[in-house]
Amino acid sequence: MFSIIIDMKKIGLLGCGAIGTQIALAIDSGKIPAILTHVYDFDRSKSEALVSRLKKRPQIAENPHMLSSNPVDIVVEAASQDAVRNHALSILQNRRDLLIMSVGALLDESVLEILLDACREFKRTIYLPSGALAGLDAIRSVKEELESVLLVTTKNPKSLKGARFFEVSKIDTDSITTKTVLFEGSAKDAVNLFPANINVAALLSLAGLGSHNTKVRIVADPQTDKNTHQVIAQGKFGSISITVENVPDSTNPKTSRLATLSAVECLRAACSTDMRIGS
Ligand SMILES: NC(=O)C1=CN([C@@H]2O[C@H](COP(=O)(O)OP(=O)(O)OC[C@H]3O[C@@H](n4cnc5c(N)ncnc54)[C@H](O)[C@@H]3O)[C@@H](O)[C@H]2O)C=CC1
Ligand SMILES: O=C([O-])CC(=O)C(=O)O
Repeated sequence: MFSIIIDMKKIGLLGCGAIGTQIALAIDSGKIPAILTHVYDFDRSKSEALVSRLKKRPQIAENPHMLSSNPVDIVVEAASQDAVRNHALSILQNRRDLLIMSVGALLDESVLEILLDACREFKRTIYLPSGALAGLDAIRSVKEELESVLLVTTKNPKSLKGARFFEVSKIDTDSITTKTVLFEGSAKDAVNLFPANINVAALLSLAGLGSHNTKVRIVADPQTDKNTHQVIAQGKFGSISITVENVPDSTNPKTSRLATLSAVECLRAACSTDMRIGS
Protein backbone atom coordinates (compact mmCIF):
# COMPACT_ATOMS: atom_id res chain seq x y z
CA MET A 1 0.00 0.00 0.00
CA PHE A 2 2.80 2.39 1.04
CA SER A 3 4.72 1.84 -2.21
CA ILE A 4 1.54 2.37 -4.27
CA ILE A 5 1.09 5.80 -2.68
CA ILE A 6 4.76 6.66 -3.27
CA ASP A 7 4.41 5.67 -6.94
CA MET A 8 1.26 7.71 -7.43
CA LYS A 9 1.62 10.83 -9.57
CA LYS A 10 1.25 14.16 -7.79
CA ILE A 11 -1.08 16.62 -9.46
CA GLY A 12 -1.25 20.42 -9.34
CA LEU A 13 -4.50 21.98 -10.52
CA LEU A 14 -4.64 25.40 -12.22
CA GLY A 15 -8.29 26.52 -12.35
CA CYS A 16 -11.00 25.37 -9.93
CA GLY A 17 -14.11 25.87 -12.09
CA ALA A 18 -16.37 23.33 -13.78
CA ILE A 19 -13.65 21.07 -15.21
CA GLY A 20 -11.10 21.54 -12.39
CA THR A 21 -13.71 20.62 -9.79
CA GLN A 22 -14.65 17.36 -11.51
CA ILE A 23 -10.98 16.41 -11.92
CA ALA A 24 -10.33 17.06 -8.23
CA LEU A 25 -13.38 15.00 -7.23
CA ALA A 26 -12.25 12.15 -9.50
CA ILE A 27 -8.82 12.12 -7.83
CA ASP A 28 -10.42 12.33 -4.37
CA SER A 29 -12.71 9.37 -5.07
CA GLY A 30 -9.81 7.22 -6.37
CA LYS A 31 -11.12 7.14 -9.95
CA ILE A 32 -7.84 8.78 -11.01
CA PRO A 33 -4.94 7.01 -9.24
CA ALA A 34 -3.08 10.17 -8.20
CA ILE A 35 -2.65 12.61 -5.32
CA LEU A 36 -3.89 16.18 -5.67
CA THR A 37 -1.26 18.13 -3.75
CA HIS A 38 -1.82 21.77 -4.81
CA VAL A 39 -4.59 23.86 -6.35
CA TYR A 40 -4.58 27.45 -7.60
CA ASP A 41 -7.29 29.76 -8.92
CA PHE A 42 -6.90 33.53 -9.21
CA ASP A 43 -10.28 33.70 -7.52
CA ARG A 44 -9.28 32.27 -4.12
CA SER A 45 -12.91 31.63 -3.17
CA LYS A 46 -13.05 29.05 -6.00
CA SER A 47 -10.03 27.19 -4.57
CA GLU A 48 -11.52 27.29 -1.07
CA ALA A 49 -14.93 26.07 -2.24
CA LEU A 50 -13.29 23.18 -4.08
CA VAL A 51 -10.97 22.16 -1.25
CA SER A 52 -13.91 22.15 1.20
CA ARG A 53 -15.54 19.39 -0.92
CA LEU A 54 -12.53 17.07 -0.78
CA LYS A 55 -11.75 14.35 1.78
CA LYS A 56 -7.99 14.57 1.09
CA ARG A 57 -7.32 18.28 1.14
CA PRO A 58 -4.61 19.76 -1.12
CA GLN A 59 -2.73 22.95 -0.30
CA ILE A 60 -4.04 26.18 -1.83
CA ALA A 61 -1.09 27.73 -3.68
CA GLU A 62 -0.61 31.47 -3.14
CA ASN A 63 0.41 32.02 -6.75
CA PRO A 64 0.52 29.98 -9.97
CA HIS A 65 4.32 29.54 -9.81
CA MET A 66 3.97 27.61 -6.55
CA LEU A 67 2.05 24.92 -8.42
CA SER A 68 5.07 23.83 -10.40
CA SER A 69 7.82 24.86 -7.95
CA ASN A 70 6.44 22.14 -5.67
CA PRO A 71 7.26 18.54 -6.60
CA VAL A 72 4.14 17.78 -8.66
CA ASP A 73 4.38 15.47 -11.70
CA ILE A 74 1.56 16.89 -13.81
CA VAL A 75 -0.04 20.33 -13.78
CA VAL A 76 -3.62 20.33 -15.06
CA GLU A 77 -4.68 23.59 -16.69
CA ALA A 78 -8.45 24.11 -16.60
CA ALA A 79 -8.50 27.90 -16.43
CA SER A 80 -8.22 30.03 -19.59
CA GLN A 81 -6.11 30.73 -22.65
CA ASP A 82 -4.36 33.51 -20.70
CA ALA A 83 -3.32 30.97 -18.09
CA VAL A 84 -1.70 28.86 -20.83
CA ARG A 85 0.07 31.88 -22.33
CA ASN A 86 1.31 33.07 -18.92
CA HIS A 87 2.23 29.84 -17.12
CA ALA A 88 2.69 26.89 -19.50
CA LEU A 89 6.35 27.56 -20.32
CA SER A 90 7.51 27.88 -16.73
CA ILE A 91 5.63 24.68 -15.81
CA LEU A 92 7.53 22.75 -18.50
CA GLN A 93 10.81 24.48 -17.55
CA ASN A 94 10.21 23.26 -13.98
CA ARG A 95 10.10 19.77 -15.53
CA ARG A 96 6.41 19.10 -14.96
CA ASP A 97 4.12 17.52 -17.53
CA LEU A 98 1.12 19.63 -18.49
CA LEU A 99 -2.46 18.79 -19.38
CA ILE A 100 -4.09 21.68 -21.28
CA MET A 101 -7.83 22.29 -21.65
CA SER A 102 -7.66 25.87 -23.03
CA VAL A 103 -6.22 24.53 -26.27
CA GLY A 104 -7.14 27.66 -28.26
CA ALA A 105 -3.98 29.31 -26.89
CA LEU A 106 -1.91 26.85 -28.95
CA LEU A 107 -3.18 28.28 -32.24
CA ASP A 108 -0.71 31.12 -31.73
CA GLU A 109 2.20 29.56 -33.67
CA SER A 110 4.84 31.28 -31.51
CA VAL A 111 3.26 29.92 -28.30
CA LEU A 112 3.03 26.40 -29.75
CA GLU A 113 6.62 26.43 -31.00
CA ILE A 114 8.03 27.62 -27.67
CA LEU A 115 6.07 24.98 -25.74
CA LEU A 116 7.03 22.14 -28.11
CA ASP A 117 10.70 23.20 -27.90
CA ALA A 118 10.40 23.14 -24.09
CA CYS A 119 8.87 19.63 -24.22
CA ARG A 120 11.87 18.40 -26.22
CA GLU A 121 14.45 20.23 -24.11
CA PHE A 122 13.03 19.20 -20.71
CA LYS A 123 11.68 15.82 -21.88
CA ARG A 124 8.12 16.66 -20.84
CA THR A 125 4.72 15.79 -22.28
CA ILE A 126 1.77 18.06 -23.03
CA TYR A 127 -1.53 16.16 -22.86
CA LEU A 128 -4.49 17.51 -24.86
CA PRO A 129 -7.68 15.62 -23.95
CA SER A 130 -10.14 15.19 -26.81
CA GLY A 131 -12.45 17.52 -24.90
CA ALA A 132 -15.99 17.92 -26.15
CA LEU A 133 -15.20 16.18 -29.48
CA ALA A 134 -15.05 12.61 -30.70
CA GLY A 135 -13.00 11.26 -33.59
CA LEU A 136 -9.66 13.02 -33.07
CA ASP A 137 -7.97 9.61 -33.09
CA ALA A 138 -9.25 9.03 -36.64
CA ILE A 139 -8.37 12.55 -37.82
CA ARG A 140 -4.79 12.09 -36.55
CA SER A 141 -4.55 8.71 -38.28
CA VAL A 142 -5.67 10.03 -41.69
CA LYS A 143 -3.83 13.36 -41.40
CA GLU A 144 -1.59 12.76 -44.44
CA GLU A 145 -4.61 12.01 -46.64
CA LEU A 146 -7.02 14.72 -45.45
CA GLU A 147 -8.39 17.11 -48.05
CA SER A 148 -11.06 19.01 -46.08
CA VAL A 149 -12.28 19.31 -42.49
CA LEU A 150 -15.38 21.19 -41.35
CA LEU A 151 -16.61 21.60 -37.78
CA VAL A 152 -20.24 22.65 -37.28
CA THR A 153 -20.92 23.68 -33.69
CA THR A 154 -24.46 24.41 -32.52
CA LYS A 155 -25.14 25.81 -29.05
CA ASN A 156 -27.92 27.65 -27.27
CA PRO A 157 -27.17 31.42 -27.39
CA LYS A 158 -26.85 31.27 -23.56
CA SER A 159 -23.82 29.00 -24.00
CA LEU A 160 -22.18 31.56 -26.30
CA LYS A 161 -22.89 34.66 -24.18
CA GLY A 162 -19.88 36.84 -23.39
CA ALA A 163 -17.87 35.80 -26.47
CA ARG A 164 -15.65 38.47 -28.08
CA PHE A 165 -17.70 37.96 -31.29
CA PHE A 166 -20.61 39.92 -29.79
CA GLU A 167 -18.38 42.95 -29.17
CA VAL A 168 -17.63 43.24 -32.89
CA SER A 169 -20.99 42.15 -34.29
CA LYS A 170 -24.42 43.81 -34.22
CA ILE A 171 -25.99 40.54 -33.05
CA ASP A 172 -26.91 40.26 -29.38
CA THR A 173 -27.45 36.82 -27.81
CA ASP A 174 -30.77 37.87 -26.22
CA SER A 175 -32.23 38.87 -29.61
CA ILE A 176 -31.63 35.48 -31.29
CA THR A 177 -35.04 33.82 -31.62
CA THR A 178 -34.41 31.42 -34.53
CA LYS A 179 -31.54 29.15 -35.53
CA THR A 180 -28.84 31.56 -36.78
CA VAL A 181 -25.41 30.99 -38.35
CA LEU A 182 -23.16 33.38 -36.42
CA PHE A 183 -19.81 32.58 -37.93
CA GLU A 184 -18.27 30.80 -40.91
CA GLY A 185 -14.53 30.90 -41.42
CA SER A 186 -11.22 29.43 -40.31
CA ALA A 187 -10.60 27.74 -36.99
CA LYS A 188 -8.02 30.46 -36.30
CA ASP A 189 -10.66 33.22 -36.50
CA ALA A 190 -13.27 31.13 -34.67
CA VAL A 191 -10.99 30.64 -31.67
CA ASN A 192 -10.14 34.32 -31.65
CA LEU A 193 -13.81 35.39 -31.62
CA PHE A 194 -15.13 32.60 -29.33
CA PRO A 195 -12.14 31.84 -27.04
CA ALA A 196 -14.13 30.04 -24.33
CA ASN A 197 -16.52 28.22 -26.68
CA ILE A 198 -14.58 26.57 -29.45
CA ASN A 199 -11.35 25.07 -28.11
CA VAL A 200 -12.57 21.99 -29.99
CA ALA A 201 -11.73 23.79 -33.27
CA ALA A 202 -8.16 24.19 -32.02
CA LEU A 203 -7.96 20.49 -31.17
CA LEU A 204 -9.29 19.54 -34.59
CA SER A 205 -6.79 21.88 -36.29
CA LEU A 206 -3.84 20.50 -34.36
CA ALA A 207 -4.89 16.93 -35.15
CA GLY A 208 -5.52 17.58 -38.84
CA LEU A 209 -5.11 20.37 -41.38
CA GLY A 210 -4.04 23.29 -39.18
CA SER A 211 -5.99 26.35 -38.09
CA HIS A 212 -6.14 28.12 -41.48
CA ASN A 213 -7.44 25.12 -43.42
CA THR A 214 -9.88 23.76 -40.83
CA LYS A 215 -13.26 25.36 -41.48
CA VAL A 216 -15.75 26.20 -38.72
CA ARG A 217 -19.43 27.12 -38.68
CA ILE A 218 -20.97 28.31 -35.40
CA VAL A 219 -24.75 28.20 -35.09
CA ALA A 220 -26.85 29.68 -32.28
CA ASP A 221 -30.08 27.73 -31.75
CA PRO A 222 -32.44 28.98 -29.01
CA GLN A 223 -34.40 25.68 -29.21
CA THR A 224 -31.47 23.44 -28.31
CA ASP A 225 -30.38 22.37 -24.86
CA LYS A 226 -27.25 20.57 -26.19
CA ASN A 227 -23.75 21.60 -27.28
CA THR A 228 -23.53 19.80 -30.63
CA HIS A 229 -20.29 19.36 -32.57
CA GLN A 230 -20.32 17.78 -36.03
CA VAL A 231 -17.01 16.91 -37.72
CA ILE A 232 -17.11 16.30 -41.48
CA ALA A 233 -13.79 15.27 -43.03
CA GLN A 234 -12.91 14.01 -46.50
CA GLY A 235 -9.82 12.73 -48.27
CA LYS A 236 -8.16 9.82 -50.07
CA PHE A 237 -8.93 7.57 -47.09
CA GLY A 238 -12.70 8.05 -47.51
CA SER A 239 -14.85 10.27 -45.31
CA ILE A 240 -15.61 10.79 -41.63
CA SER A 241 -18.82 12.23 -40.23
CA ILE A 242 -19.18 12.35 -36.47
CA THR A 243 -21.78 14.15 -34.39
CA VAL A 244 -21.68 14.53 -30.62
CA GLU A 245 -24.71 15.97 -28.84
CA ASN A 246 -23.32 17.05 -25.51
CA VAL A 247 -25.19 17.80 -22.33
CA PRO A 248 -23.81 21.10 -20.98
CA ASP A 249 -22.05 21.05 -17.61
CA SER A 250 -24.49 21.90 -14.80
CA THR A 251 -22.27 24.73 -13.47
CA ASN A 252 -20.94 26.15 -16.76
CA PRO A 253 -23.24 25.85 -19.81
CA LYS A 254 -20.38 26.82 -22.17
CA THR A 255 -18.63 23.58 -21.26
CA SER A 256 -19.92 20.15 -22.19
CA ARG A 257 -20.06 17.26 -19.76
CA LEU A 258 -18.01 15.23 -22.27
CA ALA A 259 -15.19 17.79 -22.06
CA THR A 260 -14.98 17.19 -18.32
CA LEU A 261 -15.20 13.41 -18.67
CA SER A 262 -12.49 13.41 -21.34
CA ALA A 263 -10.17 15.43 -19.09
CA VAL A 264 -10.76 12.91 -16.28
CA GLU A 265 -10.08 9.96 -18.62
CA CYS A 266 -6.96 11.58 -20.10
CA LEU A 267 -5.50 12.23 -16.64
CA ARG A 268 -6.49 8.73 -15.45
CA ALA A 269 -4.62 7.21 -18.40
CA ALA A 270 -1.60 9.48 -17.81
CA CYS A 271 -1.47 8.30 -14.17
CA SER A 272 -1.95 4.59 -14.97
CA THR A 273 0.17 1.85 -16.44
CA ASP A 274 -2.63 -0.20 -17.96
CA MET A 275 -3.89 -0.74 -21.51
CA ARG A 276 -4.21 2.21 -23.96
CA ILE A 277 -7.21 2.05 -26.28
CA GLY A 278 -7.40 4.03 -29.52
CA SER A 279 -4.70 5.38 -31.81
N1 LIG B 1 -10.71 21.45 -24.85
C1 LIG B 1 -12.04 21.45 -24.80
O1 LIG B 1 -12.75 20.69 -25.49
C2 LIG B 1 -12.72 22.37 -23.86
C3 LIG B 1 -12.01 23.37 -23.22
N2 LIG B 1 -12.62 24.19 -22.34
C4 LIG B 1 -11.80 25.25 -21.73
O2 LIG B 1 -11.30 24.74 -20.48
C5 LIG B 1 -11.11 25.84 -19.57
C6 LIG B 1 -11.82 25.54 -18.25
O3 LIG B 1 -13.19 25.37 -18.50
P1 LIG B 1 -14.26 25.41 -17.31
O4 LIG B 1 -13.75 24.67 -16.14
O5 LIG B 1 -15.57 25.04 -17.89
O6 LIG B 1 -14.26 26.97 -16.99
P2 LIG B 1 -14.79 27.70 -15.64
O7 LIG B 1 -15.01 29.12 -16.05
O8 LIG B 1 -15.88 26.94 -15.04
O9 LIG B 1 -13.51 27.62 -14.68
C7 LIG B 1 -12.30 28.28 -14.94
C8 LIG B 1 -11.67 28.63 -13.60
O10 LIG B 1 -10.34 29.09 -13.84
C9 LIG B 1 -10.13 30.32 -13.14
N3 LIG B 1 -9.17 31.09 -13.95
C10 LIG B 1 -9.39 31.68 -15.14
N4 LIG B 1 -8.26 32.23 -15.61
C11 LIG B 1 -7.31 32.00 -14.68
C12 LIG B 1 -5.93 32.32 -14.59
N5 LIG B 1 -5.30 33.02 -15.55
N6 LIG B 1 -5.25 31.91 -13.49
C13 LIG B 1 -5.89 31.21 -12.51
N7 LIG B 1 -7.18 30.88 -12.54
C14 LIG B 1 -7.89 31.27 -13.61
C15 LIG B 1 -11.49 30.98 -12.99
O11 LIG B 1 -11.53 31.81 -11.83
C16 LIG B 1 -12.41 29.75 -12.85
O12 LIG B 1 -12.61 29.37 -11.51
C17 LIG B 1 -11.66 27.09 -20.29
O13 LIG B 1 -10.60 27.80 -20.89
C18 LIG B 1 -12.57 26.50 -21.36
O14 LIG B 1 -12.71 27.36 -22.47
C19 LIG B 1 -13.93 24.02 -22.01
C20 LIG B 1 -14.67 23.04 -22.61
C21 LIG B 1 -14.14 22.20 -23.64
O1 LIG C 1 -17.53 22.05 -24.24
C1 LIG C 1 -17.82 22.30 -25.42
O2 LIG C 1 -18.88 21.91 -25.98
C2 LIG C 1 -16.86 23.01 -26.28
C3 LIG C 1 -16.22 24.14 -25.67
O3 LIG C 1 -16.70 24.81 -24.80
C4 LIG C 1 -14.90 24.47 -26.22
O4 LIG C 1 -14.45 23.77 -27.14
O5 LIG C 1 -14.28 25.43 -25.73
